[in-house]
Amino acid sequence: MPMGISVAAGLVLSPAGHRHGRGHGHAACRCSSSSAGERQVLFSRIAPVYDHLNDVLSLGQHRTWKRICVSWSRAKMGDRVLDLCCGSGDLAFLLSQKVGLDGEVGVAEVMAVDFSRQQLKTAADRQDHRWKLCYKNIKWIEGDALDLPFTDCYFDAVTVGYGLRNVVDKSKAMREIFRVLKPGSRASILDFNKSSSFFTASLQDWMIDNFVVPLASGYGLTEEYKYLKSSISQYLTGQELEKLAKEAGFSAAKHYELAGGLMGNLVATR
Ligand SMILES: C/C(=C\Cc1cc(O)c2ccccc2c1O)CCC[C@H](C)CCC[C@H](C)CCCC(C)C
Ligand SMILES: C[S@@+](CC[C@H](N)C(=O)[O-])C[C@H]1O[C@@H](n2cnc3c(N)ncnc32)[C@H](O)[C@@H]1O
Repeated sequence: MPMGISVAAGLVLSPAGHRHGRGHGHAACRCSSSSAGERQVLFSRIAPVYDHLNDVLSLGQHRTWKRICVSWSRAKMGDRVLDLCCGSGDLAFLLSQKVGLDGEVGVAEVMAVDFSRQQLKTAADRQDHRWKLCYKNIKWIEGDALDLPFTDCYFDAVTVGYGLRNVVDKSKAMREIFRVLKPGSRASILDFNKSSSFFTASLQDWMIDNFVVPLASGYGLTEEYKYLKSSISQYLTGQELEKLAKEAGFSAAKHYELAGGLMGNLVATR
């Protein structure tokens, strides 16, 4: 059972509406965004244009990468699943179709957790405008990846899309994912690949400098998108992610490169 959460206007909020750091909603991050509070502000600021920019920047390819991530989680009909750092909900909507509607088989529930209320608001609005019945099985939960409001061994699968890189304490987040997964179940974690290839890393940097940041600047989000480059350089390589997962207790962990090495997906089995 999820612990200590209450429902408010379609969103499930954490007990104290918990927020990181000092203040929020103003003072956009003007640095490489080191604290959790600054990152929370950043993701709330980009929420209104996040989906649109993802489509434009990736030429729609992010949808394919997300489908792969969900497929590799092995979520199936009747499962209870978690989409961590759900943002505006792309992976949660895909998971929802995999697990079906409550009552068909098993529990069939998607818990979608994020610490940005603005991102969750976008996700809930998108849910309202979608017609598939299964989307009713998604619960949007305001919560922290470092302190998940669920009991041990609660989920049949966990997905994380472009989330782990943005979490301040990646080891703790991985241990939380391990804790809430049932034995034998999988976490599928999609993100930018921190490539060991000089060519791929340079191409990634070039794209961010010459394509991503200039486009985001048109929306007044220069610093927010500059953060992408520093967050990738501070992230973990595929090998390091496999090690992190094993240290968290996972019995198997394998990282796969996608999109010619620009993206990566870690599959970890508890
Ligand atoms: C999915 C994308 C971005 C997600 C994203 C993640 C973050 O952590 C952020 C943090 C702060 C601000 C924004 C974000 C954020 O948007 C879009 C990724 C686009 C890539 C930069 C470029 C993709 C390259 C190609 C067009 C794809 C070509 C594929 C081909 C197979 C080579
Ligand atoms: C780049 S977005 C990814 C959103 C979505 N998963 C997708 O693939 O489009 C990263 C998300 O992680 C969330 N996030 C970052 N750190 C978090 C944390 N410690 N706890 C919960 N959410 C977090 C942000 O609020 C943001 O919505």
